Amino acid sequence: MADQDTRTPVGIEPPALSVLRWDELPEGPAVVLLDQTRLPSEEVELICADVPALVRAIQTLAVRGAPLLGIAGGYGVALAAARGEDAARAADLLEQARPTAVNLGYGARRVERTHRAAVDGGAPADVAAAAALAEARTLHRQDAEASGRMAQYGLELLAELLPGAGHRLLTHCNTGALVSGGAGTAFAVALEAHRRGRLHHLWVDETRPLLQGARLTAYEAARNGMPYSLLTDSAAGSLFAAGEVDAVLIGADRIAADGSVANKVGSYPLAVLAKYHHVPFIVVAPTTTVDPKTMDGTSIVVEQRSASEVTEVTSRPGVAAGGEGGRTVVAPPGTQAYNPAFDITPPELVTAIVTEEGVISPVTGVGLAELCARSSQVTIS
Ligand SMILES: CSC[C@H]1O[C@H](OP(=O)(O)O)[C@H](O)[C@@H]1O
Repeated sequence: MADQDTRTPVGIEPPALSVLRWDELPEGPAVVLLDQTRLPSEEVELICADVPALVRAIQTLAVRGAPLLGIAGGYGVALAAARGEDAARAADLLEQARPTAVNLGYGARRVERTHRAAVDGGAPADVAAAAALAEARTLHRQDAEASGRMAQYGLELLAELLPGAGHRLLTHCNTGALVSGGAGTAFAVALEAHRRGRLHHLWVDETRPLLQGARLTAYEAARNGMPYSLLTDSAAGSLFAAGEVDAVLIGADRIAADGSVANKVGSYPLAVLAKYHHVPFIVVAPTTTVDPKTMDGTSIVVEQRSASEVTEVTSRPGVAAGGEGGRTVVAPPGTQAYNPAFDITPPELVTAIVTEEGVISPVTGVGLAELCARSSQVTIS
């Protein structure tokens, strides 16, 4: 893929990506993933035939992105149930695989509750397992529907906030079909703008250290024939200073009750730049990413990842040190590294939060609670 031009001609819809699916294989049921550690050079499927394999896939970011982690968590519990294993234990293992994206635990717990209700109601094991799988499929479908609605709400918001018809949008990390049951979250808004002839340019932050932007967002933008440029994270400031950014669109991994937003590390600096340069900073996330039990940003657990992800560069970021894929050490042996996977943006730096239930702006806890009250999937306590 490295030397192929993967851009799809304008107006041509690319084939849908099979990012995650349930499959009944001859050797038994499995969760089948598009292995995101191998993109963009290889489109390889990873078969997870049991929960430990799925946990490893989550920890190495073969499957990643908050909404998709929720879907994977749901199918993971259904997989345990189909294998006659302890569904509650499976939900624990899946939720503990990565701590920051609330969706992972949400999806796993939601399917586990369905399974437990069936069992408590006297259903035989196969019927309870079927109920769990049906709930995972419902979660998957609801996320796809949420993605479409967020794209519409987000595009309407851009029309309200930005003059003119050609938007120059900056995005961070990857928030497209690779994190969703549908076209994604923030990226889905940019894609809809493109499809409506309203995307002048998409600025894609490479997103060190795992390069979700360079490897995954550029891959999705090319597949969709979008006008885009890749930039190093440290170049974003000069782009704002040059007046080349009309709005920032990012996803989220957990939104606290006060509107604080946990997202890929590097999001907070973009929020500060956006504030300074009077550019809208827009968060796009389904209501399943809102966590009413987390009161504010100080209560969000930020995943700390290994030093090797910073001290080495590799063709397969996220895979544990010593794994496959060429690895080049770029720091002296024994170098320690600070490697938080996420950072926290306070609500006062967020222009708006776009969800499938609508938009809140300015961002307040009350507005968030009212938005989530419309959702069948989140209960604000
Ligand atoms: C809209 S969810 C995408 C979200 O997930 C990414 O994190 P990771 O790649 O570590 O799973 C990043 O925070 C994105 O904004």
